[in-house]
Parts: sequence; C-alpha cells; structure tokens
Amino acid sequence: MDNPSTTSSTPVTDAEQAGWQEIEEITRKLTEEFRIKDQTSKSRGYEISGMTCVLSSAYEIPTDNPAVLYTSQPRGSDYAVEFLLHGAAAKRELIEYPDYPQEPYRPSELKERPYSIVEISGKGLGMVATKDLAPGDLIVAERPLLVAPRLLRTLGSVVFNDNATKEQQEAAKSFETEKTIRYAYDRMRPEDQAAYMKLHNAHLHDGSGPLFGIMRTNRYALFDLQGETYTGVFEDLSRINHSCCPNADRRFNRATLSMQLFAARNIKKGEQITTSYCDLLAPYATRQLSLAPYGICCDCPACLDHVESDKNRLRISHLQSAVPAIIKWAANPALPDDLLLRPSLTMLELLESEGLEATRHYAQVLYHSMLIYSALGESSTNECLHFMARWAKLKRWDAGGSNPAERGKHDLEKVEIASFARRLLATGEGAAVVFVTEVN
Ligand SMILES: C[S@@+](CC[C@H](N)C(=O)[O-])C[C@H]1O[C@@H](n2cnc3c(N)ncnc32)[C@H](O)[C@@H]1O
Repeated sequence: MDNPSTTSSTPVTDAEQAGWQEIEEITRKLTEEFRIKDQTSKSRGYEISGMTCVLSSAYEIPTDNPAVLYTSQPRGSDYAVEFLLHGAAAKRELIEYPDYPQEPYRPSELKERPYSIVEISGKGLGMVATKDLAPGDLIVAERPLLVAPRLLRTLGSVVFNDNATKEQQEAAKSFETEKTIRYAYDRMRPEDQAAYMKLHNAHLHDGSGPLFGIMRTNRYALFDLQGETYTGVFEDLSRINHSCCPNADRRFNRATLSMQLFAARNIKKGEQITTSYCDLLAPYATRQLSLAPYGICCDCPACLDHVESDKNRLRISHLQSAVPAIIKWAANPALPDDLLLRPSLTMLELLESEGLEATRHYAQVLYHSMLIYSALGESSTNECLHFMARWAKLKRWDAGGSNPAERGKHDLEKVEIASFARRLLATGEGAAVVFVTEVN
C-alpha cells in the first residue's frame, strides 16, 4: 500500500505517520483474517488513490480536512465514545453543539436497572423489563460504543481496474470498509471491543467483514453532521429486538452523547421491551423488505393481521396538525362541542389498537386532545390535565433537540398552557384559563 507521505505535497506530521503505520498493520492483519494470499490490492483488481491523511488520537480540530477522522469523545471521559467522522467540519459540528459535553445518566445510576438481557425464543437475545414501567419512564440512557456515518467513505478511494470482476469489486469494497472501521475499533477500550464483538451479526454470508457486519446489524441512526446521517452501535440498546408495535421509543441526546430509551406505554415486569428498525407507518410489504437484511420475518400483531393493519396505518399516516382547526372551532361557539373531540379520541384509540404509542403521531393526538379539552373550559379541567400529563411525559425526551434551556433535563417538569376557553368566549367573560401540570 502506498504511504501518503510519498504522494502528499504537505509535510507529514509524526501523528499522521504513526496513523499510517497503524493502518498498514491493520491491512496486514485483515489480509491474514480474510485469507488474502496476495497482499497487493492491484492484483485483486483495484488500486487505492487519493489517500487523505488520518489523524490518530489528537483531540484538537485539525486545520486540514481529512476524508476520514478518528476521535474519542468527550475528551478525557472514562465513558468516551469512539467516532469515525467524515472530515474536520463534522468534528467541529459535533463538539460545538450547545452545552456539549454533559454526563448522561449511566445505566448504573438509574436507581434500579429496570431490564435484563435474556434469550428470547426464536429471536436471539433481547431486553426484558424487570419491573412494571409506565409511559415516559426512562429505561436506559446509554452512550454508543462506536459512531460512524451511515454511508462510510473508505480511507482511500478505490479505483477498479478495467478487468476487475463484480466479485472482486464487492470484495475490495468490503475489505477497504473493514479496514476503515478496524482503525476505530483498534482505538476502543478492550472491554468495549469485547462487547462489540459479542453483538449479533446478521451478515455472515454476504461478504461483509465482521466489523461492518456487526455495525449493519446493530446500528441506530443518531443525528446528522454536515448533512450526513451518523449511526451508533450500543452494548445494551443493540440487544433490543424489533416490533412493528414497539412498546419503547428512543431519542438521541446530543449534549450527553447518549441514547435515551423510554417506555411508550405500560410495560409489565417480564414483558419483552421492543423498538422499531423500520418505518412503522409503511405498509407490511415495505416493512418486510426493510427487515429482510436483519433476517427478520416479523410476527407482531400488525404483521400477522396486515390487511387490516395496513388500512389503519395508512389512515394514521395522513394525520396532520389539527391546531389551526382547533383554533377556528374554539373561536366559533356556534360549532358543536364534540366536533373535534370525537375524531381526536377515535384516532387515539386507533393508534393504541395498532400499538403505535412510540410514534410522533401518538404524542400529536394527545396534544390535540389536551387543547380541545382546554378550550372546553373548567368543566373539562380534569380531562385537560390528564392529556397534558400524558403528552408531557412522552415529550420530555424530545428535550436535547432544539431548545437549549430544556437540554439535559430529566427531572420534574412543569407544563403550562393558556386555554382559550370557547364557552367563556361565548359569554363574553374572557378566555384566560391557565392549566398547569407537573410531570415527574
Ligand atoms: C440488533 S440485533 C437485536 C439483538 C439480537 N437478538 C441479539 O441476539 O443480539 C438484531 C437481530 O435480532 C434478531 N431479531 C430482532 N428482532 C427480531 C424479530 N422481531 N424477530 C426475529 N428476530 C429478530 C435478528 O436476528 C436481527 O438480525
């Protein structure tokens, strides 16, 4: 393999030189592991060109812009995440995030770990609740073992010879991808490497190398950097099996670099905790296609009765914000009180019967219901507070998104909404009713 120091016009630093030596060592190890007899890529139908420098353990943002950059974040943490990033601008965007870095709730810091990882018949390992959980309860907040872009660039660009066969091209891409991940893997703590290698690999027979196979089987999309989606592989969260009616939902919190998993509905002690690997509102046939690479033939209630479920999910997928309609209805007391309430409660029932409490649509309908009851005034205070609390409990895990004041907060939250009570409007008594609820 060419050393970039001979092709690059800029001087090569000691760190870069050390980085390339490591990559050469990785190539040698992989060549042995993949049982490749001839070490030169040329004889395997391709060449590497356009090599860009890879930095080793330096924490500072480099001034140049390497194609692939490796870093452990947060700096100096004993619970750091290994990152494979596409370029220095991605690293800058990662570490300049407001309030970054903060400590996540570590699994051990949850007073009582509410789950265990056990064998699930026909599904390998899975996560099971060890106590009853209510909607909005935090199950785990975990940092990934490894983060990488969904569409990986390899360390150098692969250029195929004219006579390279399709098989050679696939093998070359796989080999170079494996090498690119291997560099990150070799930087991980030994216990994290062991945890990574223990994860399930659904790509043993499609030419993927072991590290990429495990990555493809176990990664979740986390966030975007420089317009690219980054994904993460987790020790515990990657053990959660899929369901098209999942009982848990996940949110990635950028400030703490942790994925928060919370109950989306009541989960009984001993029940399996599930999440979704695909678009839940897509029809059955599309979901099956997305799940095929995992080797999953889903047997959830929605897949077993997919004709009925497809109709329901299509209807749910058309749900839009009803807020403009609620405002118009509230301001016109001539319209019946139950005009919007009935459709809203019917939609809620439909979402629950489909097991779609983990979707944003469910939170949206809780919010609509809360607004409608608030507009119905004092006689509906209890209903309004009821929906408000349910909505707020699920929504609090959205914190860490766009509102810096909310980021990293998990404790007691206070929610207030001002009602525009339509009955008071009708009698000309004004509309100032404030509902307040506390969520813990
Ligand atoms: C991310 S892993 C989940 C944990 C995995 N069961 C294990 O043993 O580590 C994904 C793999 O779990 C299995 N799996 C997940 N959900 C499943 C389901 N609903 N039905 C059958 N197998 C499932 C498949 O083998 C899939 O490739």
